[in-house]
Amino acid sequence: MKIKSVTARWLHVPIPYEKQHVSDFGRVASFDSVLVRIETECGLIGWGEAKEEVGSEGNSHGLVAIINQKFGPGLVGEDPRDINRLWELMYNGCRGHYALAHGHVFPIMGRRGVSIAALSGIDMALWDLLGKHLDAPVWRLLGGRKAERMAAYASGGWADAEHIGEQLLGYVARGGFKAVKMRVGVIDGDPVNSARRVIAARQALGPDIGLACDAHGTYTVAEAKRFCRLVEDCNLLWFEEPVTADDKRGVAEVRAATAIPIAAGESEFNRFDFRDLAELRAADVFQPDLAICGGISEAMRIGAIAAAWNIKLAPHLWTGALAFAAGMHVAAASPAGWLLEYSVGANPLLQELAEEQFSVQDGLVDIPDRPGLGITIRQDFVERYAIA
Ligand SMILES: O=C(O)[C@@H](O)[C@H](O)[C@H](O)CO
Ligand SMILES: [Mg+2]
Repeated sequence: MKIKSVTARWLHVPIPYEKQHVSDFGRVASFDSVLVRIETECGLIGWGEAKEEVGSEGNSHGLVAIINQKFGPGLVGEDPRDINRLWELMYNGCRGHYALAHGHVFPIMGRRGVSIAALSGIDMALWDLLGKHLDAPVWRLLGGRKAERMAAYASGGWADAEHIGEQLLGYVARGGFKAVKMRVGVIDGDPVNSARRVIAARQALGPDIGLACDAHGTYTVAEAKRFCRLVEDCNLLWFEEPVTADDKRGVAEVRAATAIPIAAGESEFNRFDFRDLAELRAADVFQPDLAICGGISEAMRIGAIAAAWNIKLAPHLWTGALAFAAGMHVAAASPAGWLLEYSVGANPLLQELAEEQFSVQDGLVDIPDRPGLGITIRQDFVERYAIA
């Protein structure tokens, strides 16, 4: 089996004004992602997703160029079933061939940033392709799923103190979610304001719904500690990215100062970043983003680190349908797999790109039995929104 083509396209999907919400970085006017399509000479097609930004929106020209002009041409003619070998070639760059032949590596190219996002989308498409070729869902290729359905939490919570309870209860009513996540930090100023919103949220939800808070790395260490003290009676499920991801020691310092579990990882890139988080005792929950962290292959390794360090795996799924499915397959198969993120803001790439829906009932999402990632891409949607 040989790869005939690898193509990436940037989908830019505008969100109608009345459906837009004000997120961490302002009003979300579009959802952007890069779709990777790998076709074999025999006509099999695999799909993957890569992201240039951790949030909803983002110019993706750079990512498209890396896939179409750098990785893609290098993969033509290769056997797409050799996922481990192709992963190493992309990660280790042009010296990868030499490195593999000589038994050691020169990690110079695909390690972090946009390069590993490109690698992630390609890796995902390779797994999808392999699943279709073998007529098996990806979770089966990973050793089988632990259950037929997985718990998800509703991810949203941008409202002010007066409306946050109502907003979060709305999510619970809609999908039967047993856990919800709200944003704190950049959207509401200092820790005192954040705490006011969190306390209001807890009061409205009652004691039985899990409540997580996401600061998106916006606090200083001192602010994060202060926030933890102010909400220590709120029984938080976790406090996410308290300080910038570049200050892992800072995250560890926050964790050491509180009993609230700390979540991190959506801004990290590969197993080494997660190893550092584990060794520093910085996190209780790992949140790799499958469209950023090195794809399904690397997320399984990150899951193994989580399992060895008594850390839970709750992938960051602020993504389109492909990366959502990829995260679900990994979480379903990984020993540390725990909880899925389900974005409740308007997200056409999650809700409209695929023919299938990820419906939530009683807070649970069905893990598909269909081959590969289990996603049928709507070609009309791609043609309508592809801008590169
Ligand atoms: O954990 C999450 O889902 C967030 O960090 C989102 O990536 C962010 O709010 C998008 O702007
Ligand atoms: Mg987050």
